[in-house]
Amino acid sequence: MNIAVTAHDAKKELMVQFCIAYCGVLSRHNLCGTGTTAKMVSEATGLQIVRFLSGGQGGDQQVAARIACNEIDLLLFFRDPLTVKPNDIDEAQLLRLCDVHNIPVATNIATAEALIHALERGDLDWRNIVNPKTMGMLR
Ligand SMILES: O=C(CO)COP(=O)(O)O
Repeated sequence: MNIAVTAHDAKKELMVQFCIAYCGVLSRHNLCGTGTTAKMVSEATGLQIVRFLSGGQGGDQQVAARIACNEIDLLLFFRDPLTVKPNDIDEAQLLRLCDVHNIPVATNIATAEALIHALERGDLDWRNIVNPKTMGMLR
């Protein structure tokens, strides 16, 4: 599966801790993420992550473009709901596209935990049917 990770600044450390905790599961999948989040996660875990631009520089849109092509199977996007960000519109688009393509998305750690266990159990295997094509960069 192709998993994308991104997090607001206030939630980046939480994302790092989450990825450390589930490093074993994540290592069996293809990971990509926005610049700073991907860098922090890969440095802390040693996981290989395709690193896009920083979110504000267009990284959100790079992830969104892959979601638009139905090439992402799971999005982990830890949001800080208490701060207004300059790229809020890009982020709303990211979430909208997940709904367009029925892509499982977690915007907080509680949902992320549920989804990662679902991933392990095979509950998300249906994604291999709706997204059978390999993505050059990620698979
Ligand atoms: O902008 C982001 C979330 O929308 C995250 O981008 P970075 O991971 O580059 O900080």
